[in-house]
Amino acid sequence: MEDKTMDMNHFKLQFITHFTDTYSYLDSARMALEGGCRWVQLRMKHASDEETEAVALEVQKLCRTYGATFLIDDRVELVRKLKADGVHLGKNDMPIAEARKILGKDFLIGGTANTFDDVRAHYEAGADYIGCGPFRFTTTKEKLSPILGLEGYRSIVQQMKAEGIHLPIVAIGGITLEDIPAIMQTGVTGIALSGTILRAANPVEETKKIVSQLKMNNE
Ligand SMILES: Cc1ncc(COP(=O)(O)OP(=O)(O)O)c(N)n1
Ligand SMILES: Cc1ncsc1CCOP(=O)(O)O
Ligand SMILES: [Mg+2]
Repeated sequence: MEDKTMDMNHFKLQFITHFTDTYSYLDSARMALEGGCRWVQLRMKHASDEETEAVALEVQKLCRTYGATFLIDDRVELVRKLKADGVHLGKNDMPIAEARKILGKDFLIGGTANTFDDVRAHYEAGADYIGCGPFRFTTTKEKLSPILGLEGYRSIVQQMKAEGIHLPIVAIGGITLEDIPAIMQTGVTGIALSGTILRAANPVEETKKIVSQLKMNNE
């Protein structure tokens, strides 16, 4: 994450796409970008590689226009082929160390964690950031790990400090605008979300509110 840590806000909000009947993946990403988000993950869970590639090319183009970082969920080969900015990997995906061998050091690799042991393992494997959750129940992902709540983040952040592990931690799972101050106070670096933006009456305005809330928590 070397290049963009200069802008503290760039990696404070990751928007993750999700299938809806209302918006296409591309329109969802566009709304988040228009609202000021600069970190987008294309997550197309039940799509084929071919379908994902076609959408990814469009979302990547849009992200470049906005100077945003573009990640793809799960699909290491596609990330390599398209030269996306990075990939997000969970327990059932390619191991982070293997992905690092394929992608090299110039791609971002995020790893999912539910416990401090997960965080440490990803740190040792060379992850660039952690998606840590779920904060609370969400329907956006099936087969959720145990809910962390605020106490879960406090405990993980505290254990990271104790062991000198410095890695950005992004909270995820059922996060709303109102949750942001308390979540940021636990010491995490940022948040990732989907439903709060996609279910809002006005997703662009909702994103703007989230971005300003995160900026306030910076000051
Ligand atoms: C930022 C972020 N955090 C966690 C996840 C979940 O990844 P994973 O556990 O691999 O589950 P799927 O998203 O693949 O269903 C994520 N995608 N992004
Ligand atoms: C991908 C993922 N991993 C854990 S929760 C989640 C979904 C987050 O989406 P939402 O913000 O809609 O709960
Ligand atoms: Mg995954």
